[in-house]
Amino acid sequence: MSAEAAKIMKEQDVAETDVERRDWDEAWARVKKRLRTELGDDVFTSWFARIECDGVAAGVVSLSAPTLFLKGWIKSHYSDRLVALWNAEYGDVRRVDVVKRSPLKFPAQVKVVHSEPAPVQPQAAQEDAEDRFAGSPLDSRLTFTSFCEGASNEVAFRAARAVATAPDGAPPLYNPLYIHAGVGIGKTHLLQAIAHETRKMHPQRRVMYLTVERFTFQFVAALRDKAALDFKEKLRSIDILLIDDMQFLTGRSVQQEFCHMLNALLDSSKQVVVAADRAPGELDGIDERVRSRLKGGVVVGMARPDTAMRRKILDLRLAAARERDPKIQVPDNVLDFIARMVVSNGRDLDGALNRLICRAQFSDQPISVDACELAIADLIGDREPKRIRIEDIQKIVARHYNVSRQDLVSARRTRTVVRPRQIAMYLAKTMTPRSFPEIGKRFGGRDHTTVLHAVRKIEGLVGADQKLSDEIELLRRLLQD
Ligand SMILES: Nc1ncnc2c1ncn2[C@@H]1O[C@H](COP(=O)(O)OP(=O)(O)OP(=O)(O)O)[C@@H](O)[C@H]1O
Repeated sequence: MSAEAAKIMKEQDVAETDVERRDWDEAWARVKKRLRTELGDDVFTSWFARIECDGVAAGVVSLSAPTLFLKGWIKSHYSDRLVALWNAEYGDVRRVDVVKRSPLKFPAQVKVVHSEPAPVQPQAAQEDAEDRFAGSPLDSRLTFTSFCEGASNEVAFRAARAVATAPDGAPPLYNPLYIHAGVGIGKTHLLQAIAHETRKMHPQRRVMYLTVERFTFQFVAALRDKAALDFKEKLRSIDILLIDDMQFLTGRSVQQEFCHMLNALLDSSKQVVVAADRAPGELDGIDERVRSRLKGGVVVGMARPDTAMRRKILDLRLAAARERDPKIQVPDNVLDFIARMVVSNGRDLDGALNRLICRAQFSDQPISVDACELAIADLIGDREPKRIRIEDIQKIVARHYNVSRQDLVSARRTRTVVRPRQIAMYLAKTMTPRSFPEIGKRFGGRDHTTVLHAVRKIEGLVGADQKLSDEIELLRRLLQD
């Protein structure tokens, strides 16, 4: 190859590289814009403002973060979303890698534009400028208004409210307030609701929401940067400290520091609220002094929400979604179905509803119970088929149609009773091994031909009436629950 040809090819390579770089740069700008819209300004700024894109090669996007904490957080919380957004904005992306940026590493654009590296602030100085001892980010949706109160959480809910609305100058009533519950039951929601409410009611109070993970990171970073005193001072100046995920507190020196901080705050009548997935006595590997200080406050547990409360949570979430997009529709029987079947926790409920909302946005057809079951199959979990009794059928059908069980077995022939009775007979025939005469006997001693007629009637209607078919499907599932 002539020197001239080699020169032209090299220039082309450089030009192509520049074009590629511009492409992924622009894609990254679009991905960030979408993230900002999805997450809101606060959350976006906390996590993504300092993330940079270093390039895309062979389907792998390389991002860099200024700290190990940010790197870990982005990887564990946003990997899947980033891959999806990059695919939408750029295409053919298999993976998004996040590495910790070296303090001397320059953003890609700087490398291209300057032949001499421009001076960069040391990492510690950059972080100082952004208050590196700030708390964990708050989600503006997690307020008391969006939290459902019920028998399983009312003590925790009321105590949390009392903390947020306590009058100025009054000594804390519950200190520390320790809230414990299983995964996804609403601990983080309550802690963040306290933070939002306090900021609204008492803007002068310094309130900080801090996960134990972030506490640990900040403590270790402060030691490394010889800023441990600043760190302690910052935490001790807080009026209300909300600590989440207490069960993750590990390491002797971190626990010691935590214990000093806890003592200092409690001794000066500052409010501390702690959340964990277990009671203080069950926190393994936690310094006995920390444990006993936590036990000495007010300990409240929250249990799983019951079906009615799960339904209430779904209603709240749907109402919020419909405020953003009034076209979204999820039929009542589908919401009933989710409330009955997704029993694990609030997070799975949210997940189930989000999937349906996403479908509802792209389809004009209201979703059926069947389609819903398919969409959320992984959230339902496996169940053994249950042995169904005719009494159970009568109970569930009566409740669903708002008649009494007595009505179903009575001689009454009003329309409001006849159709539910026929449905109950149909379910008895298709869901139990009972014969027509046996079913007739359980329905007030009716003749077997009456049962036969009812079963045929419903069979005929189900094919033509989608609403009835959905109702029957729902009843079946309620019975199998
Ligand atoms: N009672 C409730 N009312 C409204 N939403 C709820 C309720 N309980 C849980 N949620 C919702 O369920 C989801 C999970 O709740 P949250 O993150 O607070 O759980 P958690 O107990 O902190 O779980 P983890 O132990 O995994 O951190 C959130 O979206 C939350 O809003």
